[in-house]
Parts: sequence; structure tokens; C-alpha cells
Amino acid sequence: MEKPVIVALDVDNDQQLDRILSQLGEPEETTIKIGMELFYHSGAQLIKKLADQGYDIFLDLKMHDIPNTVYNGTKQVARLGIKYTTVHALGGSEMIHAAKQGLIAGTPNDKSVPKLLAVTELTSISDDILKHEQNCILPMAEQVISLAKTAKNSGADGVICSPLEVQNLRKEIGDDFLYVTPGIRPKENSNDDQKRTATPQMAKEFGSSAIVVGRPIMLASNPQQAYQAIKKEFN
Ligand SMILES: O=C(O)c1cc(=O)[nH]c(=O)n1[C@@H]1O[C@H](COP(=O)(O)O)[C@@H](O)[C@H]1O
Repeated sequence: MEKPVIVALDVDNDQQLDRILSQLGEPEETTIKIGMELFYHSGAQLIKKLADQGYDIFLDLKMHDIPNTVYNGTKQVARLGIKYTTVHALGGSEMIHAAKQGLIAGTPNDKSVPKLLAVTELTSISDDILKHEQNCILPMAEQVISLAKTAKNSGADGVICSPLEVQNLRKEIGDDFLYVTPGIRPKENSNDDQKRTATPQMAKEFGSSAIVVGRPIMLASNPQQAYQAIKKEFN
């Protein structure tokens, strides 16, 4: 089976949204990511509408708050018929556990519980930022492993990390866990604000379970072509 190329729909208006969706293909075969930009613009109604059309939806709200607040937050998003959602692993084991419990409590009986993905270190964080701004004493590779272990032990279904970390994570944590990787840049694209990047081909070789791609598709002169090329390179 093809591994998902999750398209980050980072737009803030319906025209752009419709234009891009019309280029991605059948909803039943397409996974889309709705992040803060579109969710704060269009809200829960849009998520329900797209889920009803058959899209697999990754609702990326990166919750990071006290456990009680996150529990109540994920309980609400579980009602929307989404497939994945996110929290920051840095919120800690109690918070990740609460997020999972909220998802279980909020999922209607006829639906599957959304998969909980914990963001390790954002792909926009460099070694230098980790050391000098986050004052982290571990190197990036070890910090990501440590956060991923906490996530797994707290009930998360997978992590968000850079493709560069997946091989190590699979060795340390195993294959029964999702490794979803943004920071994807085909050779011809610039890195923008991303720091720990890889091509779709590298992500495939390193063992990413799925890749998340935004601007290389959204800003392409031909998004349909860019999406198809990335799918082919990753699978
Ligand atoms: O949780 C995410 O999806 C995420 C985590 C991370 O560490 N880095 C990261 O880029 N993302 C998201 O992945 C997408 C990447 O977008 P592009 O850099 O445009 O491909 C954005 O929607 C980010 O919010």
C-alpha cells in the first residue's frame, strides 16, 4: 500500500483551499493536514465537511498546556471525524496521557479513535537553537529519542520528527509506532524556515511512515504535478 504524502493545507481562504483540493485527486485516497492557519479561519465546520467528503484529516493543533486543558481539548477534536492530531511531547508524560484519554472519551461509538502524534523537536529547530535557546544538554538525536520514548510510554501512537531521525528511532523504539516527518524538500526547493530537512527519496530510505509537505506543493506553479512527483519519489 502507498505510504501517505500528507498535504499541509496552509491557506486562509476558501478559494485557495478549493483550488488546491481540486488538484489532489480523490478524497478517499488523499490525506490533508489542517493546521492553525486554516482551523482558526474556518473552524470545526470545515473539518466536518471535509471528513464527510471522505478525506483523511490530520488536524494539527499542537496542543501544549496543562493536562486537564489538553484532555478537554482533544475530547472536542475527537468528535470531528479526524484521523490524526498533535500535541507537543515537551508537555510531558501526564499531558500526553491526558491527550490520549481525551481522544478516547470524545470519539463517537461508530468512529475510530484518532491517532495521537507527539511533536518531538520542531523541524525548524537547529542544533544551535536547541543548545543555546532551549538550553538542552542533549544533542538533537538523543533529545528526539528521549521525547519519543516519553510519547510512546504515555500512549501516543507516533511522533513527528525529521526524516533524519527516523532510522535511530526505529532502532530504539521499534516499528510499532508512527514516524511522521515534515521538513520535506525536493532537491529543487529552498529550505524556507526548515532546518532538519530531507528529500522525499531520503525520507523513504530512512523509513518515514508518512511525510508532510506544504509549500513545495502549495506554492508550486503546478501543484498537481508537484504532488504526484513527491508521491512517486516517496513510494
Ligand atoms: O506538526 C507538524 O506537522 C510539523 C512539525 C514540525 O516539526 N515541523 C513542521 O513543519 N510541521 C508542519 O509541517 C508543515 C510543513 O510545511 P512546509 O515547510 O511548507 O512543507 C507545516 O504545516 C508545519 O506546521
